[in-house]
Amino acid sequence: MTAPATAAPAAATTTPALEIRDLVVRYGSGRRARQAPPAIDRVSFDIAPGETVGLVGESGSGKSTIGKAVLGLQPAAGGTIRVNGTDVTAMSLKQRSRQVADLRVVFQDPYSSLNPARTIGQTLAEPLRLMGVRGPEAAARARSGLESVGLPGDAVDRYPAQFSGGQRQRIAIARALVCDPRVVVLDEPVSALDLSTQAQVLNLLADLRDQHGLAFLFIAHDLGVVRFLSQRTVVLYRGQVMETGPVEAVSSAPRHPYTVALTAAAPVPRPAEQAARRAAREAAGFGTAGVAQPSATGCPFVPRCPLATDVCGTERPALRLVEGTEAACHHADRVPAL
Ligand SMILES: Nc1ncnc2c1ncn2[C@@H]1O[C@H](COP(=O)(O)OP(=O)(O)OP(=O)(O)O)[C@@H](O)[C@H]1O
Repeated sequence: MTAPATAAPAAATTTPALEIRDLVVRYGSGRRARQAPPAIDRVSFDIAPGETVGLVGESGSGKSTIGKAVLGLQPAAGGTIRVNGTDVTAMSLKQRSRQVADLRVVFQDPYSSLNPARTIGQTLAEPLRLMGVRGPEAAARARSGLESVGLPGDAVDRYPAQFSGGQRQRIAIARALVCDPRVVVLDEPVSALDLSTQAQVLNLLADLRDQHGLAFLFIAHDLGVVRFLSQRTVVLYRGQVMETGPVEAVSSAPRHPYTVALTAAAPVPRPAEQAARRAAREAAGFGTAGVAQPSATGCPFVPRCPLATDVCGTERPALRLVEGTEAACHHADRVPAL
């Protein structure tokens, strides 16, 4: 897969399309839930207009939880979320969808995300209705939304069952874009599609982003897919950011042992490269699935972390490599040499 032309991210002074600061998310309630490590633990990053940030990490690292918190599906226990400068942290899902038409989502499964009993026109009209757009204007916007994703406008009269998986995902993208949002959360939007359809949908997303200056929070398992669409990557592990940076740098020359392991765990078709990656993964102290193995000394989650010995050994990794900083450690107060 070759990388598409990417939109130039806006200058650093522009208000971020999405700004996440020190986000904390917990599941459950009561004392036990409060004492457990949060699912998301002080995560911060921005997405500029026209930029795609890929959120990667192994299963359970917290990618979807960040998406849910941004959308208002899961409340934040701490920190702030701003969309186009508006603080949405305390807004309910309903408030968010009414007041922040700027924010939309495309889910993984185009088979379950579209209501089979509704025509495509009704499906596209729903978010417009919440914004107060009805009648002929809503109908015209639904048709042009379908055309913008390469489907005929008269598809408005048909039902989801009459479309293939790739076409359904195009409809889901049209539904997200019909309100003219600034930020779109893409939660594994191509992982349910076959390879050639994946490429078509990724190309479509890249074109739409570049035409409309959209900001994408792109949640994905597949690092190749992330590389294709994203300008920057945020690497998550156990709810914390391990490393951030330009996608090429993080993919080709990862600095954090966890990113090395995650990259090395991705399957490649060339046996020699696969073997080299396996060696790198093992040298970094990780197991076959890219998951850290507990080690007898130092941090159990980042076994080769140079900061870990003697000072860490706790439940969370010690070394965090975040853009703009050298080495930040959440145990910094306990590491005099930092
Ligand atoms: N509804 C829930 N109730 C309790 N815990 C949850 C719930 N949803 C997720 N979690 C926990 O929160 C953590 C992060 O889960 P999340 O689904 O965000 O990870 P993920 O990186 O998106 O994983 P995957 O790639 O498998 O979808 C995990 O420990 C998970 O068990």
